[in-house]
Amino acid sequence: MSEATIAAISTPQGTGGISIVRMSGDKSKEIIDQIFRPIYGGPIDSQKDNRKMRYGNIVDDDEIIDEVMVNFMIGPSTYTREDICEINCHGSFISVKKILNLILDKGAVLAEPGEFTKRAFLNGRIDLSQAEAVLDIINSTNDLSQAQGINQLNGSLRKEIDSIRKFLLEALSRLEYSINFTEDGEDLSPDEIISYMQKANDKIEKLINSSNKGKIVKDGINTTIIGKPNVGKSSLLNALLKENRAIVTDIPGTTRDLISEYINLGSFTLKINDTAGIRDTEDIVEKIGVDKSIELSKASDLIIALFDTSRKFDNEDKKILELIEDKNAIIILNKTDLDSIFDKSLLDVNLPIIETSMTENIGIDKLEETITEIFDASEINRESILITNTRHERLLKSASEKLASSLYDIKMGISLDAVEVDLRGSYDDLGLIIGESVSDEIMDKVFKEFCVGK
Ligand SMILES: Nc1nc2c(c(=O)[nH]1)N(C=O)[C@@H](CNc1ccc(C(=O)N[C@@H](CCC(=O)O)C(=O)O)cc1)CN2
Ligand SMILES: Nc1nc2c(ncn2[C@@H]2O[C@H](COP(=O)(O)OP(=O)(O)OP(=O)(O)O)[C@@H](O)[C@H]2O)c(=O)[nH]1
Ligand SMILES: [K+]
Repeated sequence: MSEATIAAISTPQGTGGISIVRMSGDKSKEIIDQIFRPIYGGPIDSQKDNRKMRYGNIVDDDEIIDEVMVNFMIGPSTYTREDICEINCHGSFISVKKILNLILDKGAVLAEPGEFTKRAFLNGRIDLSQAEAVLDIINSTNDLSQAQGINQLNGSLRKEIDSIRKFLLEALSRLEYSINFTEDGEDLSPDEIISYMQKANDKIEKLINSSNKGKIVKDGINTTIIGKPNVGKSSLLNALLKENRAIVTDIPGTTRDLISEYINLGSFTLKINDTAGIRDTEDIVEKIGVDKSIELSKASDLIIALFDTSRKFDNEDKKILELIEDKNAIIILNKTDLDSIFDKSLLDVNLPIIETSMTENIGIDKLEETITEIFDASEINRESILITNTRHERLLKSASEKLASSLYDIKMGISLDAVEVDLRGSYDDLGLIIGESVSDEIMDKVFKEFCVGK
């Protein structure tokens, strides 16, 4: 029995120029024939009209619902590998709703979140890492996260995982030969097996190590602005936001206990953790003050530390300096428009120092440049494969542990059966990344993060 024909609105909710209602499944053709009345030419011809836009009206009996363009695509050369029909209607919330309801009346069922992409995966057009890449692209908020998504959609991660699994398979087949065809593993050439395992291990470690950079790309550079009261922290945040405020989609599944401001800087997103929740109550702010920021800054990728040059370097400034001296931090000397009584020679640390005046808008450009330079230099780029997905990271770590244990066992001459079990476990963990033998439960979890219509 074939799958139900699904339908959904694939464009954002709300008003726009054009919206797309999409169907996928065997009944697509039959349904579109019932509701589409072409203005020129005859009914849609599956072969002749394949992947061509046709112009006409969507009708309910004789009532015209909307004027549209229809694109019918015959499977299996489609996004889902099934017959697909896309109706491009006016971008009115009402038009879209009416057309969708009409399609549902004719026998389609409402698609679940991500179901089009899920079908593309289940029908073998893309692997699970590529399906996840589609979600990453949709949710991307900066140049690099979008580019990483595109690379992954084009199979960059898949190829890397395949190449690692090839090494593991070489090791496994030699091991199994020894177990099955020789007595007590005689003829076993452990050096050769170990070398394959080592090669796999190196590649896995490299991927795991990329996940910090991956997080910076995907979630933004976790940034804390720190400084004693009244140095100009809010003024700095406002200055940065003015030009660069990022549009951030609401990513499902992530709980945010902190309010964050997102700022686009060059290819990156700066995620500035905001203590907005506690900002209202002035006396609490006083009490928490620098200590709160210190706590925040511990988990930061970048600290921007502000000092007020119109006041003396004091104990609180000292505390901040101590906190940042061994961190990825930038020092800002603010209020340079006022007379300075600040002893700069006390700033005896090897960190970039930028002089600013927030009120005169001086130095903000320099700060933005410095941040971009720091992260450009850290090998975060479009070409390298970065792990941006926590599911992938967990599986790589699990594969790595099993591989380490099998490496230990084979070097110690412990039972080959135990080596084999761990080696196979490692191989299977990597398979789950690309969706091999993946359970329904995991699949549901992956696709529930999608929006309807994707
Ligand atoms: N209108 C529209 N725009 C869209 C999509 C879509 O489904 N509809 N996409 C997605 O939501 C993305 C494009 N991705 C796509 C990926 C594969 C195929 C596809 O038909 N692949 C076939 C045919 C390849 C060919 O022969 O040209 C295949 O791989 O066999 C189409 C779109 C973004 N823009
Ligand atoms: N002259 C001068 N005043 C500034 C400058 N930057 C900020 N100020 C002023 O300093 C005062 C405090 O600025 P804020 O940005 O609120 O400082 P803050 O660090 O967020 O202060 P708290 O919320 O108390 O921690 C405001 O009156 C600003 O207008 C500057 O570069 N020059
Ligand atoms: K403030």
